[in-house]
Amino acid sequence: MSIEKIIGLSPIIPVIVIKDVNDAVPLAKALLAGGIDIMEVTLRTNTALKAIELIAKEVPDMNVGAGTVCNEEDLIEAKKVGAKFVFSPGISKELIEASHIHEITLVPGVATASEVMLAQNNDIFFCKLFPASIVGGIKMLKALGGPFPKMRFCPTGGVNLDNMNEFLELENVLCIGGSWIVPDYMLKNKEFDKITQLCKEGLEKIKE
Ligand SMILES: O=C(O)C(=O)C[C@H](O)[C@H](O)COP(=O)(O)O
Repeated sequence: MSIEKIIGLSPIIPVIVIKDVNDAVPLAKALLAGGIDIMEVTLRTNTALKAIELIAKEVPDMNVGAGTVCNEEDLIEAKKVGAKFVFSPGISKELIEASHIHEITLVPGVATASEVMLAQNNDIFFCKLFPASIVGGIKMLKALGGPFPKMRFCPTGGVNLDNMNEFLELENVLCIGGSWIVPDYMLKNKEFDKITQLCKEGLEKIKE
C-alpha cells in the first residue's frame, strides 16, 4: 500500500497490542464499525503475526499493518502474513533498504533532526515522531517544521484524546497514533462495543 493511501485513511492510527489471537478479527471489525479503517498491530507479542494474518484474510476492508518492526526479519515476517505496510519506532539504513528490497511501505520513527535527515535523504517524507510527548511534542514538531518543511509526521507516544487536536492542528502533522483507543482492559474484557464507541468519540472530537 502506498504512502499516499495510508495518509488518506483515518486521522487516528490505533497502535494495538494483541495478546489473545481470538481478539484479532472482532477487534478489527469493532474499529471499522467505529469508522477507523487502519490499524498497526505491534510485533510485541508472539500472537501478533497470526493476528495480522487473520485480519488480512477475514477483514478485507481493514488496512492492517505491522508495528514495532525493528529489523529486516520483522519486515519479511510481517509482509509474509499480509501486512500492507510497516511502522517502526525507529529508523535505520537496514530497514529502509529492506523496505525497498521486499517492496513494502515503511513508516519509520524519528526523534531527532539527524533521523529526519536520514529519512528525507532516502525519499521518505512521512514519519512517526516517537515518543512524541517525550521528545518535545508540539514544540518539537514546530521546530522541525523550519529546516524540514516537506516532512510530515504521525506523532505517537503520549498522544491521546485530550491532546490530539493540538497535534492535528499543526501543518506538518497528518495523523496521530495511539494505544488509548484500544485500552488493555477493554480488550481483556472483550468489550468490543466500547472500543467502537471510543473510535466514534475520537473521530467526532476531531471534527469539533
Ligand atoms: O511499538 C511501536 O512500534 C511504537 O512505535 C510504540 C507505540 O507507538 C507507542 O508505544 C504508543 O504510545 P502510546 O499511545 O503512548 O501508548
